[in-house]
Amino acid sequence: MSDRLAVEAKELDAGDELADLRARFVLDTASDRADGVAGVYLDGNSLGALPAAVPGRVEDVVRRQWGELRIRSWDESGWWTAPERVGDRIAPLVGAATGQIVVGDSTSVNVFKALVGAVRLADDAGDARRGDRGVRGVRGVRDEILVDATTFPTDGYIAESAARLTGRTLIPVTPGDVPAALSERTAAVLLNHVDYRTGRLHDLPSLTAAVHAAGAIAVWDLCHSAGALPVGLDEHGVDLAVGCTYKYLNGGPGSPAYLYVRRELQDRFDSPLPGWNSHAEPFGMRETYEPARGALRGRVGTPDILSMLALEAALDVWEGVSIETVRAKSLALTDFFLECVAAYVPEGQVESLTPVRHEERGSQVALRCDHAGDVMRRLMARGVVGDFRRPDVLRFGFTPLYVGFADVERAARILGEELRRSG
Ligand SMILES: Cc1ncc(COP(=O)(O)O)c(C=O)c1O
Ligand SMILES: Nc1c(O)cccc1C(=O)C[C@H](N)C(=O)O
Repeated sequence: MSDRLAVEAKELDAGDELADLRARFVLDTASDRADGVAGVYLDGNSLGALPAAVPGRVEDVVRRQWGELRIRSWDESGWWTAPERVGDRIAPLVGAATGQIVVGDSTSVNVFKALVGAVRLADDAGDARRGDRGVRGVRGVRDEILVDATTFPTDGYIAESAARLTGRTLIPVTPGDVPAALSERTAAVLLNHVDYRTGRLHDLPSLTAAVHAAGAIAVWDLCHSAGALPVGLDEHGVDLAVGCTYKYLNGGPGSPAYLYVRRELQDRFDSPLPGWNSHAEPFGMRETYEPARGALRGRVGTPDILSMLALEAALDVWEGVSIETVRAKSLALTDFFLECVAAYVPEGQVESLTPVRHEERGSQVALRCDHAGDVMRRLMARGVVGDFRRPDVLRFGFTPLYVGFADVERAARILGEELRRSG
């Protein structure tokens, strides 16, 4: 072990203003493990840890709100308005003013709503530009959708279907090549803020500006950035955005995703899934659909209340926490991890796929490594939990709310030991 790095980790932990937040989570301690060494959880970029307040809240929701109040809870316990209320709790974390985010459904479903909605907005704008003389639905104007070619697969699958349904051609493009691929034919662009595999952070402000300069609609997937770094949705004029809540927002397995529709676009947002929950008068039981105003236009059917209220409780951990401080710690953690890996791992055994430049780095480090699946199994057996992405990537996610610098040093040291053993 390098004493220098272990000492440095101690000093960094002592100066960490977020260190106390770890107590807001349920995590392994040394006594939970047979080897007497506390585990290191570096998989919050897949499933965030459990906030300590969640079990009690869920118990109350189940026993009292459901068990005793039953149907009255839709009003008395605020169930009916939860999608917008919880959306407003997420809003400051992604730089959105209130009233623009609705929570519900999976990320995949929200990608569908956002992308088809984006193409319809582009159609609409085209009609307006032609003074409404254009024939709606005639192709040849904005007939292309660009999608991140390196995307997490679900976004690509949904984009392909959205393109087929709207009669557009889907063009996969790596994010850096988007400006060159944009044209007057582009209707909408779907991009990931942080790449799920490499941890690369894409330049949301400049890419959004380029999409707008081409007259197209920008849709961002924030799964791997929300809760880890500032997003600035309003500031950068993002049109639509989606994200999951089970990674850096710690909402729990299958917690509902969210949809952001910029305020100026809400009246024109035409959801492809216009369920009764987004009706202007849901209990009017009308034969014809009339969309509600505002963010709740993105709702579909009955919200998944148990998961949503678990998420609401999970968001309490953000009380008094600034996303800028989280970002600063995230970069310090990933810098320190890369430094420890360089010191502990024999030369040439791993190659970082994660950019070195802070402006291009999310909150994870991805290391290419031979036999990565086997290596990750051995790390997990020693209490270091990251994940393996085929064919050869070790992923380590750093959640600043509960990961410390000593964790980082230990994870890198154990990785070095295991690779030395196999190398
Ligand atoms: C970028 C990205 N989009 C979407 C998803 C998943 O979507 P869903 O919540 O529908 O499973 C993930 C991870 O699961 C992801 O990393
Ligand atoms: N959503 C997941 C799931 O239901 C099971 C296992 C993993 C996930 C994930 O979130 C994977 C994650 N999006 C990734 O970046 O790989």
